[in-house]
Amino acid sequence: MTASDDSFTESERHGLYRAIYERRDVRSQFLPDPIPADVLARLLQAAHHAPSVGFMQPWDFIVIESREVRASILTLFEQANEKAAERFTGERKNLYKGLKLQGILESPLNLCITCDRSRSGPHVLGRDSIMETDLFSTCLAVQNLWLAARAEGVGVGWVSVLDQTQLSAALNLPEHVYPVAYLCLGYVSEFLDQPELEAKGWRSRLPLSELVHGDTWGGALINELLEAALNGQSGGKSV
Ligand SMILES: Cc1cc2c(cc1C)N(C[C@H](O)[C@H](O)[C@H](O)COP(=O)(O)O)c1[nH]c(=O)[nH]c(=O)c1N2
Repeated sequence: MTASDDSFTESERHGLYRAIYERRDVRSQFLPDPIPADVLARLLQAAHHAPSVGFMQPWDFIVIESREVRASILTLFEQANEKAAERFTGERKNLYKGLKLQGILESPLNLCITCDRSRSGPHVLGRDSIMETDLFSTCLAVQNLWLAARAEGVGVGWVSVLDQTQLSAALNLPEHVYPVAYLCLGYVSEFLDQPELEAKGWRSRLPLSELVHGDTWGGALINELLEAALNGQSGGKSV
């Protein structure tokens, strides 16, 4: 391996992987303490430095502090969640109903990250073939913020059990702006060491070795060293 002057140090590398592996979706552990403005500004800067198709930067950030607005979003969640529960039956339905899937009022701050699909005009470099790349770009902004938040000790929870049209109306979004991520943010009592859905028995992490294909879909891996390395990692947490 060649090292350039701007290589990460061992501890910087460790810090980055730590943020990746210890990031959690938070719903139940929020503390009411406000997030200081400088911390929030750093999180928004991290999001704003995400890659984007054609450097489109299609995101906007709606900082929602008003309890009234948050309460109206919680009502939308409750309506959508009731419908969602109906899609399951028996034990699974009971398990679903026992899950906590939002922290809209417990968290001190909500943030909606949107995608302005018309930003920089109709022809965006790199987007003509795959129109959804502006939405993908916005998801990368979400992930940047999520990882930076973990490093700041701030928990983030993504709430998508929401009717998109009603959410857009509640936030007064223009027609061409899509609400990609509705997030709850706040300091936490703890970061769980596994996804809450896994801890509650909803679903487990899949073995990575089953998800890596060789050459084409379903193809066996020819690179035996890679296969051995993948099989040797428990839980994927080797840094
Ligand atoms: C696009 C999208 C949408 C949602 C989520 C995530 C993403 C990426 N997640 C969080 C999700 O359940 C969580 O990421 C996984 O369970 C894995 O857990 P960790 O994020 O690793 O803690 C999520 N969680 C929740 O409680 N309510 C929700 O509506 C959603 N919606």
